[in-house]
Amino acid sequence: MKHASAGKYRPYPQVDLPNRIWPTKTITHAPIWCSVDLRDGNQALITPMNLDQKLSLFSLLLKLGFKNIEVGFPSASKVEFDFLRTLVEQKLIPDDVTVQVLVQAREHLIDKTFEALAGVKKAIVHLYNSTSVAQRKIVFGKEQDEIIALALEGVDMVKERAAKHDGEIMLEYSPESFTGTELEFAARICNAVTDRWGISAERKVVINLPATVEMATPNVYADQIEWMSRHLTNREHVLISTHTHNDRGTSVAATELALLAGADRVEGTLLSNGERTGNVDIITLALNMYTQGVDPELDFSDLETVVRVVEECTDMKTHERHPYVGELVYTAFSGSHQDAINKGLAYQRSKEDPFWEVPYLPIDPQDVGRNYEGIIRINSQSGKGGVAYVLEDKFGYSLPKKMHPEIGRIVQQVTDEAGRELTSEEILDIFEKTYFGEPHDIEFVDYSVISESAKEHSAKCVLEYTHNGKAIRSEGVGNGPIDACKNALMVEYSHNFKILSYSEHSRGELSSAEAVAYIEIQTESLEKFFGVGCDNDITVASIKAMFSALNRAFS
Ligand SMILES: CC(=O)SCCNC(=O)CCNC(=O)[C@H](O)C(C)(C)COP(=O)(O)OP(=O)(O)OC[C@H]1O[C@@H](n2cnc3c(N)ncnc32)[C@H](O)[C@@H]1OP(=O)(O)O
Ligand SMILES: CC(C)C(=O)C(=O)O
Ligand SMILES: [Mg+2]
Repeated sequence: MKHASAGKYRPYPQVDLPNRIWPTKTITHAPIWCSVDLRDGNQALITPMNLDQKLSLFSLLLKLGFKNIEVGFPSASKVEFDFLRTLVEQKLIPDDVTVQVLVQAREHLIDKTFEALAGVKKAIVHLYNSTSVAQRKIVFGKEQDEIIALALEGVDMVKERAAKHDGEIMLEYSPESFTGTELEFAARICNAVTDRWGISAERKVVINLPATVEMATPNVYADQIEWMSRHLTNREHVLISTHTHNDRGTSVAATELALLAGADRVEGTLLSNGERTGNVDIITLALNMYTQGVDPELDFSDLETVVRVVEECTDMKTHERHPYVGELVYTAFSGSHQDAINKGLAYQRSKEDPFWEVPYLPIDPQDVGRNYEGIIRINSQSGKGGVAYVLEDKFGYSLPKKMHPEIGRIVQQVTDEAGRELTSEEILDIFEKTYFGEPHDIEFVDYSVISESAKEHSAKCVLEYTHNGKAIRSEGVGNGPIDACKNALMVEYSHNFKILSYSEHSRGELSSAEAVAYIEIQTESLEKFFGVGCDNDITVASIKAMFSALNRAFS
C-alpha cells in the first residue's frame, strides 16, 4: 500500500470538548429503538424485498417489541408505497406502534409520502438532506445557508401536509452525513428545523445524527453527540437519535458511547443489514445491555427464528461468528476453553445464586433460545476435558477425572490423523472400541456369590470366564465381590496386576438404568490402564471393567 502520509487521507479532527462527561456514565436503561430494516436495510439489498417479505419482516419486528419502525421510503417505488398501504388497509399497525417513513426535501416526494400515509394514526415523517462539507460542495453545489433553506423548505412542506393529515405526525430530521459535517453547522441547521417546525413539549422532534459513513473512532462520535446535546435549543423536547453505519467496524461501540453521551434513541437493523458494511446491529446492542443486567425491552429469546426470518427476507447469510447469533459463537474447540466451560457449567448448576459465571460464555445460550448442545466440539485443538464433556453430556458416561488424560490422548491421536472435527458419535465410537472392542483375550461369562459376610467384610465367589478360548471356572475369596473375583481370576491367570482405582455410576432413565463401572489397573511394569464395564448388575459391570482393563493391558 502507498504510505498513508502521502496526503490522500487525513486524520479526523478531534472534538473540542474538554469537559466531556460521557466517559463517567453507564447505560442504565434501554433507548427508544427504531428498526430501519425495511428502509435502510432494504435499500442496500441486491434484490429489494417484495411485499410478502416486507410483511414477514414487519411482523417479526412487532413480535420483538419494536415501537418505532421505519417502514420504507414510500415515494421511491411502487412496492414501498404499496407496502404502507397494505399495512393501513389490512390494519396491521398496532396502536402502540409508530411507523416511520423517509423522504427527501422535494415536493413531489413529500406529496406521495402523505398519500401513502392516509389513515395512519401515528407516524414519524423522517426528512433528510445531506449537510456534509463534501456533499454540499460536490453533490448539491450549495453554501451552508442554501442547504438550510432546502431543509426549511422541506419542513414547511411536511408541516403543511401534516396539518391536514388525520392523525399524529412527528417530525424527524436528519442532517444526513452528519459525521462529515462541521458541528456548528449541524447544530445551526437542526435548530433552524426544530424552530420552524414549532418544537414544544407537545411537539417533540427527533433529531437523528447519523454516522452515514463511520469516519472516526467511537469516542469521537460520543463527543459529537454530547456536543450536539449541549448545543441543541429546546434540548428537553428533542429526542436525539443515533444512526450508525459500520464502515470502520465499530458501529456498536459508537452507539453505546453515544448512549453514554445522552442519545435517547437508536436506529439500526437486525443482524446489521444496511448500506455497505451495514447499519448497527440492534441484536448485539440489546444483548450487550441484557448481559449487564439492563432490560433491553426487546425480546430476543428466540434468535433462531429471528435469523431465519431475516435471512429469508434479505437473502443474506449470517456469519458463523456474528455476536450472539452465529452458529459457532457458543462453541469451544480449544482444550482450555472446554475445560473451563465444563467446570463452569457444573458450578453454575450446583449453586443457588443465579449470577451467570461460566467462563468464556458471556451469556447463557438458553436465554436466547440456543442450547448447550454443540458448546463443546472436538478437533485437534481440543483437550481431555472436552472429550469427557461430550461423553457425559451426550452419552451419559461420567468418566472419573483420573481417566480423562487416557481418553484425551486416544481421541487426540485420531483428530491429529483426521485433521478435522470429530462428531459426538465418532467420539463415542472411539470410546466403545477402546474399552469394549476387540481383542477379547479374556472374556467374562458368569459369576455367583457363594457366601458373603458383611461382618467379616468377606465374600466368596465362583467366576466363569474364557481365556484365549479356554473355559475356566475358579473360586476366590476377598474383602468384597470384586476382590473375590480378582482372586478367583488369579488362580489361573498369569498376568500380575493391582487395582488402583474404582468408580461407578448409573446411566440412563431410572427404570432402565444400567450400571457403569471404571477400574484402573497397574501392571508389574507400572503401566496403568483403565477399563469400563456396563451391566444391569453393578458387580458384573465391575468385573467387566476389570476384564476390559486386562484386555487393554495384556492382549
Ligand atoms: C444515507 C441514506 O440512506 S439516504 C436514503 C437514500 N435512499 C434512497 O435513495 C432509496 C430510494 N431512493 C430512490 O428511489 C430515488 O433516489 C428517489 C425516488 C428518492 C429519487 O429519484 P430521482 O429523483 O429519480 O433520482 P435521484 O435520487 O438521483 O435524484 C437526485 C437529485 O435529488 C437531490 N437530492 C438528493 N437528496 C435530496 C434531499 N434529501 N433533499 C432534496 N434533494 C435531494 C440531488 O441533489 C439530485 O438533484 P439534481 O437532480 O438537481 O442533481
Ligand atoms: C437517511 C439517513 C438517516 C441515513 O440512512 C444515513 O444517514 O445513513
Ligand atoms: Mg443509513
